[in-house]
Amino acid sequence: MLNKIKIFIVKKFDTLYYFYKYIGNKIFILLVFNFLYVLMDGFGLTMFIPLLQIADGNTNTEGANGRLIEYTSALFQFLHLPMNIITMLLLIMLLFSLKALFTYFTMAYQAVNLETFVKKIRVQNTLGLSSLKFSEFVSSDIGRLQNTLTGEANNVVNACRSYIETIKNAMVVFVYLGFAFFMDWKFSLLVVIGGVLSNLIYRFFYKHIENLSRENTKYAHEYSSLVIQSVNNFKYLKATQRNELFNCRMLSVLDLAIDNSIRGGKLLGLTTSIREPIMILVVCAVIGVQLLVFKSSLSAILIILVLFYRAMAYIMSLQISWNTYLASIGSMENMRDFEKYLIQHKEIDTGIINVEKIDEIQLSDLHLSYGDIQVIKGIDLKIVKNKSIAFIGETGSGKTTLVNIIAALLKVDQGAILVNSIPLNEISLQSYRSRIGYISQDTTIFNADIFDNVTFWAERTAENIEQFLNAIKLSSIDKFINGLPNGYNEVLGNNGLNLSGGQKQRISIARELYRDIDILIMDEATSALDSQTEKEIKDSIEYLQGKVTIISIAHRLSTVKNADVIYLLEEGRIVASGNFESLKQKSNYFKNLTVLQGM
Ligand SMILES: Nc1ncnc2c1ncn2[C@@H]1O[C@H](COP(=O)(O)OP(=O)(O)OP(=O)(O)O)[C@@H](O)[C@H]1O
Repeated sequence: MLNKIKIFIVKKFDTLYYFYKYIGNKIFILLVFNFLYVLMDGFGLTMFIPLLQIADGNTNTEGANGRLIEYTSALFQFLHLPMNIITMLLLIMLLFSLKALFTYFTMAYQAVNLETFVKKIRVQNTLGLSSLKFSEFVSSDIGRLQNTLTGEANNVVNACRSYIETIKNAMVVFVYLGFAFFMDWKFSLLVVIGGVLSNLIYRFFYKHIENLSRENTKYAHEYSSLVIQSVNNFKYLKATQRNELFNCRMLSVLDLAIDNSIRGGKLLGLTTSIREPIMILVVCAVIGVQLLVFKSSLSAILIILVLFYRAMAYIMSLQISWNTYLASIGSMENMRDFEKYLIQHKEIDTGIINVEKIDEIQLSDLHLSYGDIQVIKGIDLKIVKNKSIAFIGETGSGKTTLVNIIAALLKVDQGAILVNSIPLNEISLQSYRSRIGYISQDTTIFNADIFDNVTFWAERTAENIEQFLNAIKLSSIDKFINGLPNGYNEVLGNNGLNLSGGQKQRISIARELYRDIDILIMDEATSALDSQTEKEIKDSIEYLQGKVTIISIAHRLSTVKNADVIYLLEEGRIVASGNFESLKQKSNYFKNLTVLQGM
């Protein structure tokens, strides 16, 4: 039984618990402020009854109003104050001034806490995303990631605001019920009946609003994904005039999203507009019951009706705030799922040993599958400090996968990886990766100037500038940069669209050379280069040879001609290895490749 109650509470209040996890006890302080504000409101308004009675000279202590006079005079006696019109007016003013004070505190405290809440969500998601496993990231929905990290966080905070508002409204109703109970139990019963009836009507809308909200979030993800794709593939879409077709796709999702929002808006309009007629209906019914069934006089029930009207108004506000909360429920569910997803697929850094330098990496019998497809099938090799190795092989032979394993982005299913004779899983991934430079197939350019792109926003001290100049010289991009109107202060907007493929790659190389690294991984680093630039890069790599360990994947053979060992991969296996000349002897495939590339 106890367990059942516990499950019930957790289930019913799991949303409150979710907000509590972020806001902590402050959420209860907020609710207490709200309660005080509500209390002052109810108290202040109720005080009008004895005031009117005193003004009227009617101090009859019979019935509900009489009881209230009794309690109020007891209060005045306790305060050692005379009970007259002036003191009553002062008390009412004091109560409403306190209400104003609590209103301010509630709103200010809420603003501070909700902003902190949104910040916490954003920080947690950003950190969660950077700790997401690479293998999970590559198959994730980019639109969902982007939308959840940006717009959805605000929706969740709005949901929290509506949730608190709902609790506040529930408190008001509760307080009014309390006052009503003291004054007239019939009155409190009528309030309850009014509330239940209006709830029955509103329940009908709740399900629709919830579903619309879920769909809204889904469309927002889809739209976000299409926007990202249109930005990333801008050049292709423009050059091929496919942007019209793609825009149609975006528009169709946008239309669905807008349709959905309009339906939501109409429903909200409907629930808001029927609020008053329902209230008036219930109030009229209550007047009818009081006058015709209980035979009360209108003057006797007038003030009760004022209280009743107010209580009903808050019951309606409760429905509206709950509706508004439900309108964000899709975002709430999405955020909670996303948080679980980030935790479930968090990369666990089990290693505790920090590597200061990577001297040697030994791979033994590595195997890796993507689902049922085996991509790496028993790889053995040794990477020795300051040597250069290169992987070549047909497309899909597993070169990038193997390099990603070496960069500790992917975990193998079987086999051992030893770094300086220590198992990789005992080494802190952070320390390992900070020793690695990676130049991927799709070069990485940030929306910043060249200096920041290369140095990763380092301070512009004389020492850093010198290191920067050295890096751009080594990657043969110095002449290009010096020729720009703003030199290295030139901003590279839009993922470097204003740069050539070769220039982007050389900036990427400079970025890695600027860092203090032991291993430089180059995934097809020379694929986008013209012959002149290719030669320059080849010279840079040759310059780097013997200074850092180079692991490259190349389709052009010129850059790997001087590699210490070239590994030829075929369907996830190393089928031949050796230096350029010896591999020519060992492999016909390689020999043909050299002929094709005129080497
Ligand atoms: N995340 C993934 N999920 C499923 N299969 C994948 C994934 N990444 C790669 N593959 C598959 O694994 C195989 C090896 O891919 P990989 O990218 O390592 O090849 P590659 O030799 O680098 O090819 P290329 O020269 O074309 O870049 C391919 O058949 C590819 O389709």
